[in-house]
Amino acid sequence: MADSQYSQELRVAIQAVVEASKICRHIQSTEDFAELSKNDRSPVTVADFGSQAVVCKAIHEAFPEDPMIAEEDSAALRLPDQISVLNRVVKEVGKVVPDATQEQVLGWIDQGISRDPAPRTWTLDPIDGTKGFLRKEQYAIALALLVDGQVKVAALACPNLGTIESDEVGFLFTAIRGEGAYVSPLSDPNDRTRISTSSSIFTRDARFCESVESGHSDHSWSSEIAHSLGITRDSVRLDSQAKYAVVARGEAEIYLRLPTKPGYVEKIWDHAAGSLVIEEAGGTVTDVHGHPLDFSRGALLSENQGIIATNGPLHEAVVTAVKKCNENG
Ligand SMILES: Nc1ncnc2c1ncn2[C@@H]1O[C@H](COP(=O)(O)O)[C@@H](OP(=O)(O)O)[C@H]1O
Ligand SMILES: [Mg+2]
Ligand SMILES: [Mg+2]
Ligand SMILES: [Mg+2]
Repeated sequence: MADSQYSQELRVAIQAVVEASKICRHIQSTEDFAELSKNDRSPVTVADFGSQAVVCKAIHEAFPEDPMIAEEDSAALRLPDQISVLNRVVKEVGKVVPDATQEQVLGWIDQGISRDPAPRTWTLDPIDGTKGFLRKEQYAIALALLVDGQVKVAALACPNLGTIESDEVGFLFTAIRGEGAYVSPLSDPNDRTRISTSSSIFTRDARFCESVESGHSDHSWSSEIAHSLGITRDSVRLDSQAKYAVVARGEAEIYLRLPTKPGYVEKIWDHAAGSLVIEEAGGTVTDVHGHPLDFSRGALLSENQGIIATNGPLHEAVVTAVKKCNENG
């Protein structure tokens, strides 16, 4: 791996998400997710907590000064009636951190509760696509380093993502700003191959992907946009930032995330890692208005609405189509 300004950060990030993937895979194989429901009624599982604990621990040990903005916190696990879930999290974390105690695990999870903007900060989605994880479909462990509001380093593990050519499942996507995007098998992170977005310039041939969940991205609006671009094939629906990965490695040209309700604000951990991977693969990421994503505001992408990610050459055409369909609708 080239020795760049951020090579140590990337090395630590890779090791952390690979360990987290092991926990997630093991929990998925047991079919017992100990699912809880958060205040916004979204699901969280033993795997989300376990993943956050091991990643926060690794980042905090290597970079003790850096704050971490991660999705989960330990509040639910500290409730007396959730002791069995907490015990399970400790047991699962113990498989990669032997002898981890309850208090340690809770403390590692809560290293991720920072919310303020800082000159240098990490952001983590311990399981992006929890609903995909519960369905045993796609999910991702997404870790990124932000410096002065810009994503500089990304490690995106997609444990259930396959390829068209082989039976292999489980890939790791990495990027350092200015140094390209790479894919490796999750089983061998050092075996890196550079990736690039598709060079297609014809909108009608574009393959586009979107969320499985219609509550996360408006499916009828996206089909209107696809129609206006002359696209005839159906969208590919997959959970999590695996969508960014699929565009980054040239298997689709467009990822649309279209707001389903006014007032929903995207979270930085849902986009930081994926957006750098696409950009370093040659693609473009903006919000639905064509504005760049502003990662400098803390946990929220408060200046942005929705997401348009493309291979690059098609970006302007897609932004124009989204604007037109918005005006008409
Ligand atoms: N109304 C909404 N609009 C857009 N995204 C939403 C949403 N409600 C939840 N989400 C986010 O959608 C993410 C999953 O995205 P996708 O649909 O692409 O798999 C969730 O991440 P988590 O699964 O990490 O909670 C959550 O943050
Ligand atoms: Mg969630
Ligand atoms: Mg998420
Ligand atoms: Mg999550």
